Amino acid sequence: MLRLDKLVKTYKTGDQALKAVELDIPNGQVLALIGPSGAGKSTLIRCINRLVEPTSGEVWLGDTELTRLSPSRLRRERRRMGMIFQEYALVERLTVMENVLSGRLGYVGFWQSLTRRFPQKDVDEAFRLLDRVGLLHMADKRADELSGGQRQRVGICRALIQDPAVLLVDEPTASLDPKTSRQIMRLICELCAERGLAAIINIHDVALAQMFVQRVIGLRLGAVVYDGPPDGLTPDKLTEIYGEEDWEATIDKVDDEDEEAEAIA
Ligand SMILES: Nc1ncnc2c1ncn2[C@@H]1O[C@H](COP(=O)(O)OP(=O)(O)OP(=O)(O)O)[C@@H](O)[C@H]1O
Repeated sequence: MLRLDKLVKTYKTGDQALKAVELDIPNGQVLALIGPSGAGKSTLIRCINRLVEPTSGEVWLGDTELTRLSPSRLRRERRRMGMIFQEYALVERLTVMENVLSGRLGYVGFWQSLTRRFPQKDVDEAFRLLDRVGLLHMADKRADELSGGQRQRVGICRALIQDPAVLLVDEPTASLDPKTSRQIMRLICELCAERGLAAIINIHDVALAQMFVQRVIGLRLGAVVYDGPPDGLTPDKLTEIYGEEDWEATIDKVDDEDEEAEAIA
């Protein structure tokens, strides 16, 4: 349902960030996008909702070719793509509730958006989402009073209240400690499963990706060099994606986590 066809991005500087990337992501599939710094992960995510304009190629969301849309149609279609950011991108002086409701700004009229008056059904849904992520009791707190993990939960609610068809997630755990990172990844994956939502998660932590997703895409120098299940990421494959490194430690870490999880279960 999300399809990238020969997607190319060459920046004005001449940097070829994406080289004819082909990708099909069915409804409900959560995939991790991994690769070394500069591989093109952020560019790929941003070319999907055209925060970065692709140089050539096509992006399809269902039956709509996003790469052809006029600015006004694009604004409407962007509502179907929820985005979650590394630095949360909350408005610090607004409350948790106001930040969540800002995910509906694309749906309400101009005057409503200026006065931030939202329909009751939006407010009800915001409460439901905050309850789901364990933040109901914080609805009236200001965003700048929250921890990193709590902020990211608000960011997740803001993306979900858009009622998106796909989630674009850019390094959601890069600013969080390891335990909170696992909680946030688990939450994103559970919510996607509950809602049949597709997601692309740009993530640096390979072990974390392996713990939670069904499919991993490895990017190197703007090209897909791995597309498969997390357990297919052998040391050789990781070397192909990232270059030389001792990968046994990373893979062992995943095995340990699995055993730990089994022991708890
Ligand atoms: N605005 C820009 N102008 C010019 N070149 C850019 C721009 N943004 C990214 N690039 C280049 O495009 C390539 C891919 O960058 P991108 O940020 O997409 O990689 P990434 O995999 O997300 O890296 P990181 O993991 O470090 O965030 C790099 O060579 C980068 O220097």
